[in-house]
Amino acid sequence: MTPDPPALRPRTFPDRTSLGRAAAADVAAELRERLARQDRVRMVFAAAPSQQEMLTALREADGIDWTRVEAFHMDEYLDLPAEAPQRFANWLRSAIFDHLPFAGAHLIQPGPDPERTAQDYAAALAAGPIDIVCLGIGQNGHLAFNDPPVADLEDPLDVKVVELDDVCRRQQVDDECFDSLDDVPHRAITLTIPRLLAADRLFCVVPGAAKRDAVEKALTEPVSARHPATALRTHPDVTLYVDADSAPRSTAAEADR
Ligand SMILES: O=C(O)[C@H](O)[C@@H](O)[C@H](O)[C@H](O)COP(=O)(O)O
Repeated sequence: MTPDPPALRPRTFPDRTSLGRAAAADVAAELRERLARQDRVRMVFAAAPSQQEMLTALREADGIDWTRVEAFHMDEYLDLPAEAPQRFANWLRSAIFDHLPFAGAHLIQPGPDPERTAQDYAAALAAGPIDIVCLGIGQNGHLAFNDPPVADLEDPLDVKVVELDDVCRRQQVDDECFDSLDDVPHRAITLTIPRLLAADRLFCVVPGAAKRDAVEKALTEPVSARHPATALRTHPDVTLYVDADSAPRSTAAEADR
């Protein structure tokens, strides 16, 4: 008897550019298909360097009526000035939101009461189903800002305020988003894992050698908050895009193209 294929099977590409292009082609195809049968598509974007090539290619995709696409993002720092380029809303505006005529780009704009901001964003998300999530995986295995080991795979909340762990904060320095660890905020607002996994379809884009260990664990460790990305294996429709650098050694030989 043939064993069941793994629930989360990586598609492997030679480099991050070909990975980004392939992921964007798949996201674009999904958007076209949904827009042919739905009035609106609602999607969530990650704001992260790992997503850059995919977003750049998606901006060029043909035949998508962006005026019927509503965009959300999955997390935002607290305690940064509104104009800080590191704010995810600002990063996404320059990477994609300002380039396309979205029906609406719903930005997380933290006010004086972050709990209230989280509740308001949860309400905006809940106005309809989420069709598509484009996300990455952190070096520490996080999804959005759900860091191990406190991430709650059965979180009753949709959006919440979290403390960021030091591995997560260090990743932001390694990614050259901040000059030093002291500059990285300690708090953020994030969509929870159940909220992310409530989407119909997830595209998980994870290039780079720094992610090889996180990808390997996502595929092989028991599903638990110790490595939140393992939760992707509980969803029926996630595609994981890796490159030669992030591919687990066991799968690198199965390159897609
Ligand atoms: O992007 C976000 O909105 C999330 O906070 C985060 O989950 C991110 O997708 C990963 O940490 C990958 O990030 P890098 O691209 O920086 O490696």
